[in-house]
Amino acid sequence: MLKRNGKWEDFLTKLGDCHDDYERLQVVLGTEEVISHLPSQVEKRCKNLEQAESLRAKGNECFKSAKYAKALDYYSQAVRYAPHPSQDDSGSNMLALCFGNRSAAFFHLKQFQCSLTDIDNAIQAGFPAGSLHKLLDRKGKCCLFLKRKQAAIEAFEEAKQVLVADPNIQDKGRQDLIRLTDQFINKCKSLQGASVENSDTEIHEPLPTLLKRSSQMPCAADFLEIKDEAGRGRGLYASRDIKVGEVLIVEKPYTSIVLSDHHLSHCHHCCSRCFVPQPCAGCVDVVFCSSQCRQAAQDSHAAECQLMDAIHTADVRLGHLAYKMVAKAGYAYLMEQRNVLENLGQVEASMLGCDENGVYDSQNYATMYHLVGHCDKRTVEDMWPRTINAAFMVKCLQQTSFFPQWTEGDQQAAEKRFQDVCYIGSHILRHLMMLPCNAHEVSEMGVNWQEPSQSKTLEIGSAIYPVLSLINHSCDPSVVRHSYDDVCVVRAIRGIAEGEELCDNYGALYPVMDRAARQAHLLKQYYFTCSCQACVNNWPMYMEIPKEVMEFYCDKCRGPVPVPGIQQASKTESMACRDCGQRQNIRSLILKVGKLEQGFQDALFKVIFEMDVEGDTLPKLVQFLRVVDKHLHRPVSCHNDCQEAVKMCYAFKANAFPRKNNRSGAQQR
Ligand SMILES: C[S@@+](CC[C@H](N)C(=O)[O-])C[C@H]1O[C@@H](n2cnc3c(N)ncnc32)[C@H](O)[C@@H]1O
Repeated sequence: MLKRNGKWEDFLTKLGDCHDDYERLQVVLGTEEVISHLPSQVEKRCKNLEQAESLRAKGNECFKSAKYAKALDYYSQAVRYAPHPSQDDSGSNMLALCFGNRSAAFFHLKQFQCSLTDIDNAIQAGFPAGSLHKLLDRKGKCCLFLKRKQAAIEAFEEAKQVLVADPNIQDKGRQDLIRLTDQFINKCKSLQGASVENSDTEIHEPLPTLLKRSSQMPCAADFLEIKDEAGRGRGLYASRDIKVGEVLIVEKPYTSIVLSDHHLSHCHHCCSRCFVPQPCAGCVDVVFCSSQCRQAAQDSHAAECQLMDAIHTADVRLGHLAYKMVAKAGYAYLMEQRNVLENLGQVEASMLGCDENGVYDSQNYATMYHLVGHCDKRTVEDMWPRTINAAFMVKCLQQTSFFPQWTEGDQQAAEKRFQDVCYIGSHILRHLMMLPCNAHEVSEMGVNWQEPSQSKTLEIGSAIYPVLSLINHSCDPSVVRHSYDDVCVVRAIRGIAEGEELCDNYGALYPVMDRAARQAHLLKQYYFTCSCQACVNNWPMYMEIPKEVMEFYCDKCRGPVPVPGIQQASKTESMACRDCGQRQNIRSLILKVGKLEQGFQDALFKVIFEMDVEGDTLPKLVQFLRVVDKHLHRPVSCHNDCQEAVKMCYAFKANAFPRKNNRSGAQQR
C-alpha cells in the first residue's frame, strides 16, 4: 500500500531517523497504511467437539482391526480437540473417553506406564461411572505386568467394588466379571520378584550437577567469571585450569519454544518428547509432557493460547520466542521496571543484567535486556520487517489478557494506551534483533540403531539462555552444549587454562567450513571478524588435517617441539622447542600417547560403528583427549576424532530418541 501510494521512501526515512525501538514502533503503529494491513482480530483456533468425535471414531476403527499404533495417533489427536470438561456443555465426556481409548491402545502396545497415566487422566476428566470397572481392570493388569503387586491388587479390588455397586450390570454378567477379577487378584498374590522399572519414557540420563555454583551466576560453576574485553564485549573466563569433560554450566532457559515441526510431539513447556501428550485446556496447537508442565506453563501460554497459528505467520525467525519472552515478563513487570531497565546501561559492563545483589540470574528478564542486538549496525532494510512484525505481535498480545482491561476513555487515555502498546512492542523488537545473535537451539539426537551413521541431531526448539549467551565464539571451540529437555549442559572439550576465555561455536567449525565461509557467516549474523587460532593460522579442513603427529607442545611456552622422523625416533631422547629453545623429553611423550592409543581406537570403533557409549568407553576417550590436548600440537586428526567421539557420547547421554531401553516400543509406534 505504501509503495502504491508513493509513500514508501518517506516511511523508510522516518524509520531510519528513529533513535530507539520505541520511536520505531510509534512510526509503524502510527502509519495508517501499515496498521490497516495488520489484522485487528486474529483468528483463534479453539477446541472442536465434532472434530474430536470424528478422530476418535477413526481411532476406534483402527483399534478394532488391531492397528494399535495408528489408533494411538488418532486418539492423541482427538484428545487435543476434545473440549476440556469445564467447557464441554454437551455432557459428552469426550476428553475422558478419548483418554480411556488411548489407554487401551497403549495397553495393547505393551506401554503399560503410559496406559496407567491415561487411566488417571480419564478418571480425572470424569470418565463415565458405567464403564469405570473396565478402566480399573486395565489398571490392575498394567500394574500386574509391571509387577507392582500391591497397586495391582488395589486396582482389582476397586474394580470389584464398582462392579458390585453398578445397578446397570446384569446380575449374571456381574458375577462372571467378579469371578474373573478374583482370579486376577489371586494371580497378583502369587507375584514374585521386584517391580519392573519404567524406562519407557526416559529421554536422557539424569541431569549432571555442578560441584560448586558461582555466587554471581547460580547456573555456572564457581570457577567461571564474567569479564569484558575490548573488541569482544563480555565473555566467560576460567578462574582456574579446567579439564576436558568438566561440567561448566547447567542452565534452564528464561523461556523456550518448540518449533512447528515438533509442536505435537514435544512438550510446550520443557521441550521434552511427549510419550503421553497432555492437551492444553484451551487450544489445539500445543501438547505437554505431563500435567505438571501444563500447570507450570499456564501463565506464559495464556498470551499465545489459540493464537499460535497467527504468531507463526509472522515471518521473522525467532518471532515466537521474542513474543513469549515479553509475555512471560508480563505487562506489570515491564511497566514497573521501565526506568530500571533503561538505565541498566549505566553500570559496569561485567555487572550488566545483575540484580541488586550482584546476581546474574537466568530467570531475571533484566539479564536479557542488554544482550547484544547490534541495533546500531542494522540497516533500515533489516529493520523494517522486524518492526512490522513486532507491531503485528503486539497486536496479537492485545487480543489476550496481557494488557489491562481498558475501557473507552478520553483522548488522553487513548494516547496513554498507544504509548503502552508502543513500549511493549519495543521490547519485542529489541528481542527480534537480539535473538539471532543469542538464541540457542534445543536439540535431540535422532538415533538410528540399524544404521548408526544415519543418526542425526534434530533441532526441536529454540531457547534463550542468558548465561550461555555470554560465551563468545571460536571456530575451534573449547566447550560443547547438549540439551536435557530444555536445560542446556555445557562441558569442556578442550583443556582451558586459568585466565583463558571459554569459547563456544556459532555454527562455523573449522574442520567442516573453510575460513572464508566461516568469516562471511559470522560477519553477516554476528557482526564480527573472527580471530581465533584456526582463522589466524588458516587451519586446514578435516580431510587435510595431518594424521601423523608432527609436533608436540612445549611444556614451557606451548610452542612447537618437532617430533623426529621414524629413523631417528629410537635414537632421540629429547628435542628443542622451536620458539623458546627449551628441550623436551620426546621419548616419554611418545610412550605416554602410545600407551593409550589402542584403548582410544577400540572406544572410537564402539562409538562410531556400534553406538556403544556404555561402560568405560567415555572415560577412555576423555583420558586420551586430555593427553593429546595437552601434548600434541594441533591440528592433528586424532584430536578431532577423539573430540567428536566424546561429543557423541555426551549426545547419547542427553536428549536422544529412541534410547536403547525403549527402542522396541518406539519402533512399534
Ligand atoms: C552471544 S553474544 C556473546 C556475548 C557478547 N560478547 C556480550 O557482550 O554480551 C555474541 C556477540 O558477541 C560478540 N562476539 C562473539 N564472539 C566474538 C569473537 N570471537 N570476537 C569478537 N566478538 C565476538 C559479537 O558481537 C557477537 O554478535
